[in-house]
Amino acid sequence: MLRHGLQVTRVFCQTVLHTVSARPLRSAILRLIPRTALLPWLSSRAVSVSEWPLLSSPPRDYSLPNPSWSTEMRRLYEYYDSLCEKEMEGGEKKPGGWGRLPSYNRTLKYAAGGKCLSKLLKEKARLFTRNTEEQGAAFEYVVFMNKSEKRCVCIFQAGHLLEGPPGNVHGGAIATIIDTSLGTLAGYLSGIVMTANLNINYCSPIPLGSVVLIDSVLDKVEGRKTFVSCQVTSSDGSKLHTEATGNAVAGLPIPRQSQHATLKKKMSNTHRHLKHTFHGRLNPSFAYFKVCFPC
Ligand SMILES: CCCCCCCC(=O)SCCNC(=O)CCNC(=O)[C@H](O)C(C)(C)COP(=O)(O)OP(=O)(O)OC[C@H]1O[C@@H](n2cnc3c(N)ncnc32)[C@H](O)[C@@H]1OP(=O)(O)O
Repeated sequence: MLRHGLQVTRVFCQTVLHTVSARPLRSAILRLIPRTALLPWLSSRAVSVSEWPLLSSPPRDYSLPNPSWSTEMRRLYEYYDSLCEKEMEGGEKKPGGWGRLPSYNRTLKYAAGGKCLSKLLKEKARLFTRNTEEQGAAFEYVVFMNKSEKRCVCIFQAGHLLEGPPGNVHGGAIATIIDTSLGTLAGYLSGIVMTANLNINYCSPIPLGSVVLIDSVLDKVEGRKTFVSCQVTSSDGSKLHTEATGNAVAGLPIPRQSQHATLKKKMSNTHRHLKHTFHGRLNPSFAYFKVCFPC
């Protein structure tokens, strides 16, 4: 019993000192210890409550530059980043029209699609395009959204795990990044969407390791349907690699009246959750862009 107690104390101290990197262990401990129980400890060290995330490892924003990014990828990132709306001194906003969308590897706790998944599966579920920690191995990308132009640009660097024909990117991987870009745009504009239809013309192969631009625009909205299209070009825009059109249907298949109320409650809980936690652990997919990233 005493040994167990000492172990718990040791692990707890390690957690507070941020030396434990295993998130499941930390979250298990944090579930055991009520937050309020730690407040005196925090205040005695002049740590404000706003610094609470100190107890949990910061989430990784996969859309930020990392050492695997090529010079071209960084150049394009910096170009679009310079067009983004930024807070200037005095609280004024530098107008730009663009905003970078952060990207995390976990989906929302309340995503309706997850309701039939086991708890274990939910814990382990990872966004397909962000499911490797090895930087530069698969999908390296960042999406910049332009709300007023109803357009987004995805800068994509294809890693060595995406090979299809020798030396070139697999068609399925191209379809994935296109679906991500079009789905992101449609979701940003229309709320929760599911891709219903995707047509792709592969015009020229994309060399592995190269950087391409996926420029997506809104074509039209018809009721629940959001029609979007994109062109995948070389980073200087001179070569067309792929073009695609897509139709995303907004909303989930219409819920029955009773399910509707539950869904609404879950959604508002999610919004509250996003406001009161640092939202990094949640994947900003679908309608939640608007809550997380008012860019
Ligand atoms: C950050 C990461 C972003 C990632 C984005 C990733 C996006 C994805 O990959 S989504 C996953 C792949 N997609 C799917 O699994 C979707 C599977 N399909 C479905 O769930 C349903 O068919 C769904 C939701 C699309 C439509 O179902 P439902 O809500 O019942 O709509 P339904 O009433 O049949 O049709 C609505 C409208 O869409 C049209 N529609 C439905 N399916 C299609 C289709 N396949 N092609 C064209 N139009 C269609 C219908 O004709 C109808 O049009 P209208 O209103 O003019 O009559």
